[in-house]
Amino acid sequence: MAAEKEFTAADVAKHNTAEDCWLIIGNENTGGAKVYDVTSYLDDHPGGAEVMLDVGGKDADEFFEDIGHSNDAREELAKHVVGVLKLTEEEKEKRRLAAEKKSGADSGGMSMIAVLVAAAGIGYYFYKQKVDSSE
Ligand code: HEM
Repeated sequence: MAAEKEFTAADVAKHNTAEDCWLIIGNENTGGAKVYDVTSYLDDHPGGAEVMLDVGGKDADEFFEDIGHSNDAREELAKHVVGVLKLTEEEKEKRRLAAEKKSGADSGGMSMIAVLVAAAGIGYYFYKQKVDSSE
């Protein structure tokens, strides 16, 4: 198999028009950041050309994931790959830190749910005691 073509963020940044629109999508958890030429898909995108042009030439991974695109969307995405993103050491470190921060925020969300569940349980316990003692 031929080696995948590598592009730096600066290479991708040049492709940011409706006639030539590339995006970076992907991260460590989804098999790495890849480079996509979405020019031919702009007019077919159910979310519209505008949102893609806004992130043309840039890293659109977070936007793509936030929308919760379907498997169909992911299959379509795969058709447009032109290569992989070549990260500088500095960019690698930045991504690693961002990923760490994100997983930290997620577990923060989970412990918030645990606190709410516990509070509801304690509330119910006292409510029940009050009801029982007044019977
Ligand atoms: C090649 C890249 C992309 C492909 C193949 C793609 C494909 C699709 C598809 C098939 C849908 C319909 C819903 C679904 O099946 O999930 C959709 C919806 C949408 N996409 Fe994308 N998308 C891409 C990139 C993006 C990017 C980069 C953004 C945002 C910056 C975006 C924003 C949206 C939005 C907002 C919708 C919702 C439209 C609505 O429900 O009204 N998409 N996309």
